[in-house]
Amino acid sequence: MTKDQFIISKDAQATAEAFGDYLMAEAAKKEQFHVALSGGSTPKILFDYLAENYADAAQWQKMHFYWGDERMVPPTDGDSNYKMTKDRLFDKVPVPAENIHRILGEEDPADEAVRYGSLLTQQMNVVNGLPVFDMVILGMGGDGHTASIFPHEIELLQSSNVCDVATHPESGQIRVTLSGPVINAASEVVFLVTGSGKQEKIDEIYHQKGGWESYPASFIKPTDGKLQWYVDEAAVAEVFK
Ligand SMILES: O=C(O)[C@H](O)[C@@H](O)[C@H](O)[C@H](O)COP(=O)(O)O
Repeated sequence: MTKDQFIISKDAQATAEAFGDYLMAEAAKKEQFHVALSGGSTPKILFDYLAENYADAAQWQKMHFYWGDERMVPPTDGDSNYKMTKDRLFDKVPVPAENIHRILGEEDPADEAVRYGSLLTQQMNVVNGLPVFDMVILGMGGDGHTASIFPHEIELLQSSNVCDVATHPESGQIRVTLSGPVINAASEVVFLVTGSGKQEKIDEIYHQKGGWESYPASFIKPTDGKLQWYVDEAAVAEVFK
């Protein structure tokens, strides 16, 4: 990893705007654009920016939306990554319903992991048995997890599946997640990470020190694709000193 892979903005809003503009510019270049979204709280500011500033963009017609992971709860549940995205973005921009491919949180997790994996291989190009996303957007948890690949299940980085069932280490909440190989097969992976709470982990990952080898985010290295980190100054305060 090198410093030029980091796009650093002054705060979370500026980071969301910089990445939002990049995302829409990349989508404009393709006939179809297959993108996996992250969940949690960080993307909310991105979705608000896109809804406000790209409401009538032509790109929505050709963007296909997936998730890097989902909490296995109904789509109406406050924990649902799909619900968060629908509320903040899809209810405000003209994405065709058929372009939204949610993980069915209300279904049996093991069955859904298989179904979703099969859907992905039908929807996009497949190389060495892996669906190739145009872009996978990831967050990073305070423990160095990404998507729903947590430190205690770090073996999912080498899974032979397209999607796996995962378990949140504290809450025990069941998740479905893209596997490590699928993430690393993407044409581009972008981490969207802001706030001083993530700084220590980014520092350890970048400098390969401390507990970096136990952080799943350390091992996101696209095989042939591009990797960028869209961060704010607080998230990298001590990293490049
Ligand atoms: O379903 C999820 O929770 C996410 O996909 C998860 O991987 C998230 O990106 C990180 O936990 C960071 O979450 P925050 O953005 O809330 O810090």
